[in-house]
Amino acid sequence: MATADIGLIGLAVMGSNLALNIAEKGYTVAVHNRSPGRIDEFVSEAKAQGLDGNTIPKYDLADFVQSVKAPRSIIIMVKAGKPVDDMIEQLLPHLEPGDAIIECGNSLYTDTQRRFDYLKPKNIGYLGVGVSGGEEEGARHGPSIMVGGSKEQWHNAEAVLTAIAAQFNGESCCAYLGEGGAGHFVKMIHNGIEYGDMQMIAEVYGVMRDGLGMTASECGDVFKKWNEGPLNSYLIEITGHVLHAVDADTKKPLVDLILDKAGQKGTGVWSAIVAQQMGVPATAIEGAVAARSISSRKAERVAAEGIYGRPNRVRSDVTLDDLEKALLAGKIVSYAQGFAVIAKASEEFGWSLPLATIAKIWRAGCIIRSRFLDQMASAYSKGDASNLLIVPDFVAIMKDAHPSLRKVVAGAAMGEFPMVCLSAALSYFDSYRQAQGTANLIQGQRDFFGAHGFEIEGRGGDLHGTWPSTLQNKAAAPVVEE
Ligand SMILES: NC(=O)C1=CN([C@@H]2O[C@H](COP(=O)(O)OP(=O)(O)OC[C@H]3O[C@@H](n4cnc5c(N)ncnc54)[C@H](OP(=O)(O)O)[C@@H]3O)[C@@H](O)[C@H]2O)C=CC1
Ligand SMILES: O=C(CO)[C@H](O)[C@H](O)COP(=O)(O)O
Repeated sequence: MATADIGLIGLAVMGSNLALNIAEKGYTVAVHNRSPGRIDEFVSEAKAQGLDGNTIPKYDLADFVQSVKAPRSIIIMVKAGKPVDDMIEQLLPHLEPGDAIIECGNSLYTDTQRRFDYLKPKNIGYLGVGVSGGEEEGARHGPSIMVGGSKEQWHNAEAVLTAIAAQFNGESCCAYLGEGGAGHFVKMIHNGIEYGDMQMIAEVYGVMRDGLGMTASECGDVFKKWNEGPLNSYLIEITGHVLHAVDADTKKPLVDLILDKAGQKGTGVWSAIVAQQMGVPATAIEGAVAARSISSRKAERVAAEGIYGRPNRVRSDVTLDDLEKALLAGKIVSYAQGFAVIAKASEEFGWSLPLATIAKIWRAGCIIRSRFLDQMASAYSKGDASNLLIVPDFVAIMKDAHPSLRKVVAGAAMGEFPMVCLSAALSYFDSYRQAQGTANLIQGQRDFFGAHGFEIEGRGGDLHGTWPSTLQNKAAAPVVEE
């Protein structure tokens, strides 16, 4: 007999915690996993947490589907990529028109759009849902949930998804954002912004450690203090904890033992590619992705240091106040870029993405949750904001903070500290806020070699220059060996 309010397949960390969260909110959840061992583990955990009464473990997929009330809402939380397609194919013979698959992994939004288009003619709803917040605090106790896809079937699952999401001032951090791949697009950019936040924090930590000569624990104290100010956020808070952690074997700061090679699973790269494809500069995300890639090339870096010598890290004259303000300014630029990418995608794909709602559902539950997002939500709620950098509240913060960002980036350049992300943010700001740039010269060059045309104010566009036809440098002069 069908008694479950919702079904969930995929009982690894995220799926099992989401299922427990659903059960705790009073809904009955049927669960299934490819390997039966994980179902056994889930059963024990649900029992230990006193939630077994609201869970229905099913070892057979057909039984699992039959145990969910129609029209069915079936969450799949498996590894992104081919496993999702495989799972859809396995589920299809058991589903009925009107049922919905709710895919909650970190899927590429174009895959989600493709799956949505594939299932629509079969009258099977498809929701591509971004879930952020990590396994324990997020999935188990309230993630931020970014929903996209079939609106009709969203209403069938709305009560459950709204109930399990994080709350901010009594508002659920779950919202329907748009058709097709909209939810996964927004989650992808969330992760891109997450990359930028993390990289900028790491760059500032580099100055503290190597420029100010601070120990890990001293750095941790600073992040703890910053978490009480305008930078208050989950990532600043956990940075403090990471820096204070001590290795049990050696009693040394754990962070000093961790290899400086960052992993990445793809969402940052996808964000940077999409931004470039849409012609929206997202230099902070691009910088953060590039910095992770450089970090992973440890052997090459070791060899290069052998050639150039150790960086001459002169003691920095930046203050901790400068570093705090630099982080704040970099963060504003990074969020301005991320939201500009979302705004452009909304226009390009006809999604009508609600920017204020997105800022609101990121205020709690997700990895980039912060006090700052509440300010952003208010700014976007007041109306159209084409770029956060020209929203009055943020203009005031930037005016106060950009001199510190400048000082930190300049000091980093002279002190031989890499600052891929913060310097990218500063350059973007300096490019964006200048009325007169230097692309006039690029247009002249383009017209010279390719007759691509240029514009002169008052004279219109597609104009051409009269350029010399004979050049000395027709070909690079050959190198003559003596
Ligand atoms: N971990 C995190 O903090 C976050 C993860 N996510 C995303 O959530 C999703 C789940 O993440 P996570 O819980 O870490 O689990 P994993 O990404 O490690 O995936 C493991 C799960 O996928 C199942 N699976 C793998 N291949 C197949 C297949 N071909 N057919 C059926 N099932 C398959 C596994 O089943 P089996 O037990 O049989 O191997 C297991 O249940 C991913 O897309 C991830 O990117 C999103 C936000 C945060
Ligand atoms: O989605 C997430 C958080 O929002 C996941 O934790 C994701 O794995 C983070 O990305 P990466 O592994 O590339 O750092």
